[in-house]
Amino acid sequence: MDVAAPPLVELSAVTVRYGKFLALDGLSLTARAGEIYGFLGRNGAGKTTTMRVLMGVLEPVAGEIRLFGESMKRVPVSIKRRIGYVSQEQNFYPWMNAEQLGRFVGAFYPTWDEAEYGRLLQVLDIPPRRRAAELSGGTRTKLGLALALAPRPPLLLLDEPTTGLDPVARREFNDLVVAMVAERGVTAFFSSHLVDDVESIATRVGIIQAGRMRIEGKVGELMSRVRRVKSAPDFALPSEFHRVRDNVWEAEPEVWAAAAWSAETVVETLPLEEIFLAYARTDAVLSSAA
Ligand SMILES: Nc1ncnc2c1ncn2[C@@H]1O[C@H](COP(=O)(O)OP(=O)(O)OP(=O)(O)O)[C@@H](O)[C@H]1O
Repeated sequence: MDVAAPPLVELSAVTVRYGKFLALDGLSLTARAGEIYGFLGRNGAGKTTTMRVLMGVLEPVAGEIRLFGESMKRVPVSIKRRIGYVSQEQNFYPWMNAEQLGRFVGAFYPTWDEAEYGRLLQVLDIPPRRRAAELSGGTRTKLGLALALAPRPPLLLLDEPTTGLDPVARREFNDLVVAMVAERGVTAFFSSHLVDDVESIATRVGIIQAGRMRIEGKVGELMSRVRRVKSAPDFALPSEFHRVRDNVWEAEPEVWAAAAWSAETVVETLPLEEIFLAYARTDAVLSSAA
């Protein structure tokens, strides 16, 4: 991934409330052009709320949204037209089949590509003449992806799309997203709590917990910043290290490299799953250790 690629999706200190409940608490994130950004968080962390902000359904009470380099308070329809969105649940008119849905949805998009839609139905193995009500949940999700991609959007927002898919459909779905990014330079921003999915296709990852970004970077960067330190029970590290929880600590790679460890101390790198668990658990210790 070219580090110089321009940011396409940027949130700075975005705050969203549902009544008194703080759903996004000063959330910041950056996804650059051409990235597959894996937005990881457990149930209730704020992933769908973030998607709603990016789709203009919600206006934050504070913070800044920048999409395609433009700053906005709330995402307007003109920008939404440049976004392909697949939500957790597909709400199609149940009596329409995929062909009819294509004509219906296509009418809203000047950039709709009918030939591409036909190709996507084939690639994703979606029957064109079966009513949406008769399709399985997984096929409906794949249909949602075909409808989202046919207008050839530069940005794809996928809200936990693969949760209900079987392993084959999940692979088809993920492969298509990867192909769209590689072949067309699409940027994909997808939320998930499935660490495997994120690890296998994301070029960068952000972990959200309780409406805040806890850590963001390439998977390899996260692994070089977050490690487990096994030592005496009362062991504490200097202030350049930040305790994530228990014996999991975060620091810049240079800080890890420069540290001198006692003979009984064991420092381990962690798989993404463990890094996610360390940040995502609500009782995480988030202050730096003295
Ligand atoms: N309309 C609403 N009114 C009040 N609270 C809400 C509303 N929608 C979401 N919430 C709360 O906001 C928090 C974030 O919800 P959100 O749906 O964004 O989480 P999520 O990360 O997408 O979770 P999941 O993985 O379960 O879909 C949750 O605590 C949720 O209960």
